[in-house]
Amino acid sequence: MQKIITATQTRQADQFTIANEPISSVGLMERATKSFVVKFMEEVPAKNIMIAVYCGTGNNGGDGLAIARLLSARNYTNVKVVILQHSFKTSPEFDENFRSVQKLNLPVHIIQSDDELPAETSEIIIDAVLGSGLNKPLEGILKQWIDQLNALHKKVIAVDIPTGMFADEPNQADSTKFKADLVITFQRPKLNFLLPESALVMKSWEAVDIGLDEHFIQSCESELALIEEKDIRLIFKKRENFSHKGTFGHSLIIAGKDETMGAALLTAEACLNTGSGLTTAFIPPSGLIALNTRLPEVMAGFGEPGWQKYSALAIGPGLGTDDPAVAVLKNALKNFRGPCVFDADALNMLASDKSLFDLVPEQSILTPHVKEFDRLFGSHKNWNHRIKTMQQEARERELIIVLKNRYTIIALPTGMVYFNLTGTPAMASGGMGDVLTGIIVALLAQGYSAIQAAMAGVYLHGKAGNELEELGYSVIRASELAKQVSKTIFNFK
Ligand SMILES: NC(=O)C1=CN([C@@H]2O[C@H](COP(=O)(O)OP(=O)(O)OC[C@H]3O[C@@H](n4cnc5c(N)ncnc54)[C@H](O)[C@@H]3O)[C@@H](O)[C@H]2O)[C@@H](O)CC1
Ligand SMILES: Nc1ncnc2c1ncn2[C@@H]1O[C@H](COP(=O)(O)OP(=O)(O)O)[C@@H](O)[C@H]1O
Ligand SMILES: [K+]
Repeated sequence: MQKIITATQTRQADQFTIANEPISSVGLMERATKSFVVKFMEEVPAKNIMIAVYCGTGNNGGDGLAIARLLSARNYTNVKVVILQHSFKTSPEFDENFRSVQKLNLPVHIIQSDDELPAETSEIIIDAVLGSGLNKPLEGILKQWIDQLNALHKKVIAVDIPTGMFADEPNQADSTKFKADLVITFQRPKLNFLLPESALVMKSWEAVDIGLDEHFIQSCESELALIEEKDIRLIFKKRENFSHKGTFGHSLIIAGKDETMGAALLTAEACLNTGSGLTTAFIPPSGLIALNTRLPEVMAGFGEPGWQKYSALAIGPGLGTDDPAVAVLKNALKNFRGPCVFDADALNMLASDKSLFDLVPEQSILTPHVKEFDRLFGSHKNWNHRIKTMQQEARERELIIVLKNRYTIIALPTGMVYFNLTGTPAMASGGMGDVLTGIIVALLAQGYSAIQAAMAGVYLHGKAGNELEELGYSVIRASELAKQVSKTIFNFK
């Protein structure tokens, strides 16, 4: 688990590192920019390409100057520096790097507030204008310059954070930000990189280690963290020699109606492949042939389930929200006493009847996508706001809320909020959420706690997608992912 820290905490980590290591502030800048350059060289190996490094006059600008010098030392032959001198205040680290750059044979253009931007012929722009020191949205000449640069549609690689983007506070959708193809960021992704609104500003990001004090970072007060593979490895237990189907629990899936039987099949298939000992799917009779043909290992159930037989319940995929579906949900809420995952239409029914929502047992897992989330908890003005809501609801109701997206967010009853980084846009296809539900219920049935099942389930789901993508899938069918998950678990151990 890696804590996500704010821009202010990053500055404190910076200060702590300088105070506790034999390194100066400019030395830390050198270390950071060296890490930047290593990643940059992987992205842009051609050394004769024309590169313009746009620098401000604070430490982000200081980074830019150091990067220009380091690239030149690594034989990039067409590097120039453009300093946007929107303010006359310079940081000492900027000044020191400016002196170093002046000793080299690098073209340096200094643009004053009343100057026009010169024509730009470089293919690559490095954005080192403003970093995490941003204190208000861009305005005036700086905004004009960045608007002009955006209009050039060059390939832009940003240092630490795109100019004009706040790291942790909500960003105004219409404020000017320097659009980046890639952000090479220091130590940790910023919170806002993980939220969908960032797509308006940046296409991708990579975090590089700059050697800030990790003990200090992990001791920072933050309720936000990234899930790491090693956290999930700790959760998984090996299947023991004398284990049998009874060892791995019995999953109950209540899903599907005539038109959406596929949802039940996908949930059940993922559940099987995640290692549930037994799986029973309560489906409408019209789905029986499909179930028996496609998934002979799964048992079908009709009528009233013998609730005590089951170790875990998943309810909702493709279930519909008509009166019989509501009756089924009420019945499950009344009778089932084990761990539960509520997904899809079960969430929609909980949203339309808050008295039902109040019956959801503590430690249950809810897996909404954003629309289902807003139906449950009301509309939200931005994703920062949604995080606050899920944190509060998870705490008050003692639930595990899994808000699905590119970086799925998991809020725990403890108030902690985790971001999962596995997964790929190749997974953006129908039925993918049903598969996640199947994975999670299988983990619950095997005796993993609700927190473990949600975290490991979300991680595995995304990891299976990454593995398939590496095998050459540009788009992944949900059924393909449901098959892959067994291999993902194998690869994982
Ligand atoms: N751990 C760290 O914190 C490290 C930070 N470094 C770099 O330092 C950067 C932060 O540097 P600074 O704190 O000097 O800040 P910036 O370089 O982001 O900004 C410089 C100054 O611009 C002014 N400013 C802010 N918003 C403005 C706006 N909208 N319009 C006009 N002026 C504005 C502020 O007075 C600010 O101090 C990071 O993004 C990173 O690139 C690295 O050099 C090394 C390690
Ligand atoms: N761009 C993406 N990157 C990573 N994962 C994605 C992306 N788009 C969708 N997914 C994943 O696919 C699943 C979609 O769930 P959901 O919207 O409920 O689908 P469905 O209702 O079709 O089953 C979620 O787990 C989500 O995280
Ligand atoms: K920047």
